[in-house]
Amino acid sequence: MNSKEQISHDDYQKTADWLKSQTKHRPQVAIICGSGLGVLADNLKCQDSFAYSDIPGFPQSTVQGHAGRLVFGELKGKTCVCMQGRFHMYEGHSLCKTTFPVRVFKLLGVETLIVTNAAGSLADGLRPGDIMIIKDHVNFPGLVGMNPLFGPNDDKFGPRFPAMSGCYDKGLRSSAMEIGKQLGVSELMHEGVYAMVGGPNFESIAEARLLHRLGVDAVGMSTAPEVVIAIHCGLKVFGLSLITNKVVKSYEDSDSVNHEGVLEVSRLRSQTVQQLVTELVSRMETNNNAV
Ligand SMILES: O=P(O)(O)O[C@H]1O[C@H](CO)[C@@H](O)[C@H]1O
Ligand code: HPA
Repeated sequence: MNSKEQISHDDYQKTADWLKSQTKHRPQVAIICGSGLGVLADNLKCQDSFAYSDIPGFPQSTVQGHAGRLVFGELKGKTCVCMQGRFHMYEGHSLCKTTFPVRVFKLLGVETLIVTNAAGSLADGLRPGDIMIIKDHVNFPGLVGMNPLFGPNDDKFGPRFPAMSGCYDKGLRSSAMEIGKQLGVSELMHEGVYAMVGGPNFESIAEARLLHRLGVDAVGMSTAPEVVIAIHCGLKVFGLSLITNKVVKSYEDSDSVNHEGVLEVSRLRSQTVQQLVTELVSRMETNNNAV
C-alpha cells in the first residue's frame, strides 16, 4: 500500500478541466454507484458518458459489477455526475487514487455526494434486500493509519484536522426515510452504522462477531475513504447500503457469501434504490453555482 503517494492540486484540476472541455454539464450532485448499482445512472437525461480509460488521471475499475464509466446528465432538474464503478483499496489503488474522483467533483462544482454500496448485515433486523441509510461509519483502515488524508495537507481542499462527527447529513437522512415511506417501502428502510474493512476476503466468523459487538450494523470494503475526502473539502454527504447478504456469525451456520450473490441481490433491488435516489435528488436544495 503506497500511502505516501501524493496527487497535486494541479492533477485534480487537469482532470476537471478536461471533463469541462468535453461536456457542458456542470454537476451539483455526484453519485457513486456501489456493486451492481450502476443502473442509478440510467435515469439521467441528456447523457454525456466517458469510459474511465479515456479520462486523464482516472484510475481503472477492475471489479465485476463496476462498469468503469462516468456519466453526466440531468436528473429531476439537477445536474448530476454518476460513477458507474468505484475504486477499492483492495484492488491495489492507493487511497488517493481510490478517492481521486471526489476531489475532481469538488472542482467541477459539486455540492453533494451520494455514496451507495453493497454490504453484509451484522444487525439481526437487517435482511438481504433491505436498505440501510448510513448514519455513521467506522473507517477501520483509517483508524490504523490508512487514511486518504495521510501526507501533507492540501489547504486548498480543506483543513488538516477535519471533524467527522455528523458526516452523513441529517436532513438528507430524514428526507430519505420519508421518501421510503412515500414509495411504500418503509419496511425495507433502516438507519445504521457502516464499517469499512480492507477486504477482499469476506469476514471470518470471529471477525463478524467482533464487528457485531462493536456496534456495526453493516460491513463493506468501500465508502469511508470517499466520505472522508468529501467532508474534508466541504461536500454534503448522503450514504446508503443495500444489504446483499447476512454476515455469518454462527459456527452452526453453513451459509457462505460470494460476489455473484452480492451482485444478484443488488440488481434485484436496484430499481427501488434508483427511485429513492432520484426522489432524494429532486428534493435537494442546490445553489446552482456553475464553475
Ligand atoms: O462497496 P461496493 O463497491 O458496493 O462493493 C461491495 O461488494 C464487493 C463484495 O461483494 C466489495 O467490493 C464490497 O465493498
Ligand atoms: O458481507 C460482506 N462483507 C464485506 N463486504 C461486503 N460487501 C457485500 N457484502 C459484504
